[in-house]
Amino acid sequence: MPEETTPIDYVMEAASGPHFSGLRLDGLLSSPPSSPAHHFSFSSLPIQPFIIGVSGGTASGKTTVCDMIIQQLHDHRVILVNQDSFYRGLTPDELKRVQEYNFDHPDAFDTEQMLECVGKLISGQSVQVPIYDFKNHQRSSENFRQVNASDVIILEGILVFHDQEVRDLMNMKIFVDADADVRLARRIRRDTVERGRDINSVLEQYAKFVKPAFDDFVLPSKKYADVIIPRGGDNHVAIDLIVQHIRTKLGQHDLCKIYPNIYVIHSTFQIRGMHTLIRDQDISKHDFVFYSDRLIRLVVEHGLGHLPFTEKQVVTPTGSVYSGVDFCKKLCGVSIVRSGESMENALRTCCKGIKIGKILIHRDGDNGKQLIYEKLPKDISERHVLLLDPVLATGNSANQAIELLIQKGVPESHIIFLNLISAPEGIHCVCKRFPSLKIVTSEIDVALNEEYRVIPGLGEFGDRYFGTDD
Ligand SMILES: Nc1ncnc2c1ncn2[C@@H]1O[C@H](COP(=O)(O)OP(=O)(O)O)[C@@H](O)[C@H]1O
Ligand SMILES: Nc1ccn([C@@H]2O[C@H](COP(=O)(O)O)[C@@H](O)[C@H]2O)c(=O)n1
Ligand SMILES: [Mg+2]
Repeated sequence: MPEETTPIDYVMEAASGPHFSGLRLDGLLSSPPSSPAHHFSFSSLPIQPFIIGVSGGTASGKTTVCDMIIQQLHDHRVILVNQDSFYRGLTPDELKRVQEYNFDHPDAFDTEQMLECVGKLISGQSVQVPIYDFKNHQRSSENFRQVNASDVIILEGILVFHDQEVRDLMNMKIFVDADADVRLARRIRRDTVERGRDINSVLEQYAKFVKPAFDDFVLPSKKYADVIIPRGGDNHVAIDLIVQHIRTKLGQHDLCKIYPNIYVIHSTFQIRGMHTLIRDQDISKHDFVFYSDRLIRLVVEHGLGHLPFTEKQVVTPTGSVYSGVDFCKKLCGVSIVRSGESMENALRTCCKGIKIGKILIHRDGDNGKQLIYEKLPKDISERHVLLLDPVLATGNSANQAIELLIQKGVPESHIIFLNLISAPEGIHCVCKRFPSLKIVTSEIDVALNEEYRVIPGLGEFGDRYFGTDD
C-alpha cells in the first residue's frame, strides 16, 4: 500500500524491545551458568521504562504531537526529553559565523551526553537536562531542567533515529510526517515569532542546511519507525491509538511492579494485531482459531523459557564442541477444562510426548467454584506443571486448580500458569495467594465487569474456539 494513502502506517514487526517481559535475557545469558541446574531469576530484573522515540523533519509537529500525547495521558509517569536540549553551545568563533553553522547535522548534538542522561533515567536516577536557547544558540550556564525517572520516557528530535545506540533504547518509534512546504511555512512562522529570526535567514538556512540534512539524515531514518503519523497533531486517530497503547503499558507496569511473578510477553504490533483479530466479535471462526493458536504458541514458548535447564555439550558435524543446555524433562501440562484444552496442541507441538492432565471446575452459584473432575499423572509431584487456561478472569478457577496441584504435592514454584488474557482482579487473586508460581500472559486487560467478564476481553473463549457459540 503506498504510504501516502495509509492513515497510520503500522509496520507489522516488533515495535518494542524486550519490555515488561520476563524474557529479557541480555546480561543473563552472557555469563555462563555456574551450577548444573539453573533457575532463571527473572524477578530480580529491574522493570525498564517504556521508551518512545519521536522523530520527523523540522516543524513536522513532533513537539506538538508529544505535548498532545502527554496531555491526553494526564499521567505524571510520562516525561519528555528533547534532543534540542543537547545541542552543543557555539564557541565565540562559531557564533560570529552562525550563518555557516549546520544545526541539522548529527555533529551539532552532544549525543554522548544525551545517551548518558537517558541511561541514568533508565536506571532510575534523576537528571539535570540542559536548557537550550535558540535565540543565542547557547545552553544556559546556570539553569537546568530537573527530570525524574519515570515509567515512560518520550525522546523527541529531528535525529533521534540517526544513532543506532539511541535507537536501540527505544521500545516504540514514531515518525511524524508532513509535506515539506507545510513544514517550511510553519518553520518561517515559528522561527520569526519564537526564535528571533528574520525571514531571509530562515530561508537561507533552510536551503543551505535544513533541507539537505533532511534528505541525508532524517528521511533515511524514517525506515526505523514502527508508526508513521501523517498530518502530525491533526491526526487525532493516530494519537488516540498511541495513547491507548501507552496506557495499556502503564497498567501492565503497575501490576508487574507489585507482583514480580507476572510475566507479560514482549508486546509487538504483530501480537497486538492478533489480539485485535481474536477480540473482534465479527471475526470468522476459522480465523479466531488460527490467530488464537498463533498467540497460544507464543505464550507456551515463553512459558517454557521459565523452566530450569541443565548444561549440555554436544559435538557438531565440524568436530567442535557446542556448549548448550538441555530442556527440563520432568514436565506436565494440566488444562482447565474446557477452554484450557485449546492450549494442549501448542504444548504438544513444543514438547514431544508431554503428559497432559485435566481439571474440570464448575461454577457454583454466583462466584463460587466446585471441583468436578481431575485426571493427573501419578508422579505429578515430581514434575514442573504448565497450567493451561486462556483467560484469567476472577482467578477463582485458577486458584482451585492450583490448590489441587499443591495438594497433590507439586511445589508452588514448579507451577507456571499460561494464559492469553489476564484481568487485573485475577492477577491480584492468584499472585497474592501463590507468590512463588509464575503467570505468563500475552495481555493484561482493563478490568472485570459486574458479570465477572473480562473487559474488553473476547467473550467466551471455549465457545468461540470450539464453535459452540451459535
Ligand atoms: N497541525 C498543525 N497545524 C498548524 N500548525 C501546527 C500544527 N502542528 C504544529 N504546528 C505549528 O508549527 C510549528 C512547528 O511545530 P512543532 O510541533 O514545534 O514541530 P517540530 O517539533 O516537529 O519542529 C509550531 O509553531 C506549531 O505551533
Ligand atoms: N540554534 C539553533 C538550533 C537549532 N536550529 C534548528 O532547529 C531545528 C530542530 O528543531 P525542530 O523543533 O524544528 O525539530 C533544526 O532544523 C535546526 O535547523 C536552529 O535554527 N538554531
Ligand atoms: Mg520541536
